[in-house]
Order: sequence, then structure tokens, then C-alpha cells
Amino acid sequence: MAFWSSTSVFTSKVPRKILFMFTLSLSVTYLFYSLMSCYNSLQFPLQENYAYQGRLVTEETTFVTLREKLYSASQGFNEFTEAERTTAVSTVKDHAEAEQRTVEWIRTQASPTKSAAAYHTTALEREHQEFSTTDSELRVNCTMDYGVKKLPQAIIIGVKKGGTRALLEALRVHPDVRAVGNEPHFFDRNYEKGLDWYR
Ligand SMILES: Nc1ncnc2c1ncn2[C@@H]1O[C@H](COP(=O)(O)OS(=O)(=O)O)[C@@H](OP(=O)(O)O)[C@H]1O
Repeated sequence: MAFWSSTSVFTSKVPRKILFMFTLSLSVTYLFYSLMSCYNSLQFPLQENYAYQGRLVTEETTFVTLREKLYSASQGFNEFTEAERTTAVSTVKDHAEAEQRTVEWIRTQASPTKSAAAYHTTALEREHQEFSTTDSELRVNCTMDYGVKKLPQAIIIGVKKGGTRALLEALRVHPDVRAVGNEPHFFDRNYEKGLDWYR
């Protein structure tokens, strides 16, 4: 203690000035970086943190913004060679055949009467009323910016609070993926409405 107080280095004015300058430069640097991050978040408000900010904006707005961004990024890949076109046509045929197989599978594996008898408990009815997607909601979400309605090629199945929504949102970012806005709950709540409703 006696050493610190008696040492002239710590009582003279020169180190105090250096300390002051050091503190000032740190403060200015901190201020600069704060302003920079603030500017960036204003410039790119939604794209980078879509999954986490989704609750603050309407789903349509974010979806359209992301889709536009992704499509504009892939515009350079729009010119196809003849071979690529042929592959694309055969892929479309494969998809049509896959859809047909899906229809057949649904018809054979799960009859409406079996489904209705097995799954319609009172609790489920109540849950159905609370969470089920209505026809009009689904139609709005399905046909917002594209027209042809098809059966899905992939289905996300998961327990409640299992993170299915996060998976859907992550997949939806891809420009080749089209997904419904709300969970359709076809197999457990809306099966009786039939495949035309499901498309
Ligand atoms: N990667 C990862 N890690 C940990 N937790 C995650 C993850 N992704 C989603 N979540 C959380 O999962 C909750 C939502 O799950 P679901 O989308 O299946 O919910 S729902 O049942 O369809 O409403 C929801 O939890 P709550 O915020 O408590 O509701 C999400 O925050």
C-alpha cells in the first residue's frame, strides 16, 4: 500500500492523461460498433433471423420476401440445355406417378370409416375445434402465389412441441419447396374432408 501511494508514477499527471485517452478511445470504439450493428439491423431487418422474428411479422410478408430473395439469387441458372430439359420432363412424370401412388396408398391403407372410428374421442373433438385449419385458411395459404394444387411429396410428422414448425420453416426457405402455411392435420382431424380438400 505504501508502495502504490508513494510511487510518483501513479500520482503524476502523465499516466492519468494516458488512462483518460485509453478510456476515451475504448468508448469511441464501442460507440462506433454499436452504431454499425444498429445500421445493419435496420438495413436487413428480416432475412437473417427469419425463424426467430417470424412472430413479429405476418407470415405472408416474410415468406414473399424470402422467396423473392432466393429466386433473384438463382436467376442465373434459368437457361437449361436440352439434356436438362429432358431430365426435367421425366422428373415431372416421376412426380405425377408418385402422386398417383400416394393416392392409391391412402385409399388402401386407411379407410375413412376406420379412421373415424379409431381417432374421434371427445378430447380430440375439442382440440379439433381449437386448432384445426379451416378450408378458407388453407386455400389462402396454398394458392397465395402459385396455382396448381397437388398432394404432398413429403409429410412432416411429429408430436406436439416437437419442433415440427421449425423444420417446416427451414425447408420452406428453399425455392423448390412449396408448403402449406398452417399445419393441415389431414390424417388426424380432417380426413373425412377427402383428398380434394387435401390437395
Ligand atoms: N432446434 C430447436 N431446439 C429447441 N427447441 C426448439 C427447436 N426448434 C423449435 N423449438 C421449440 O419447439 C417448440 C415448437 O414446437 P412445434 O413446432 O412442434 O410446436 S407445435 O406443437 O406445432 O405448436 C417451441 O417451443 P416454445 O417456444 O416453448 O413453444 C420452439 O421454441
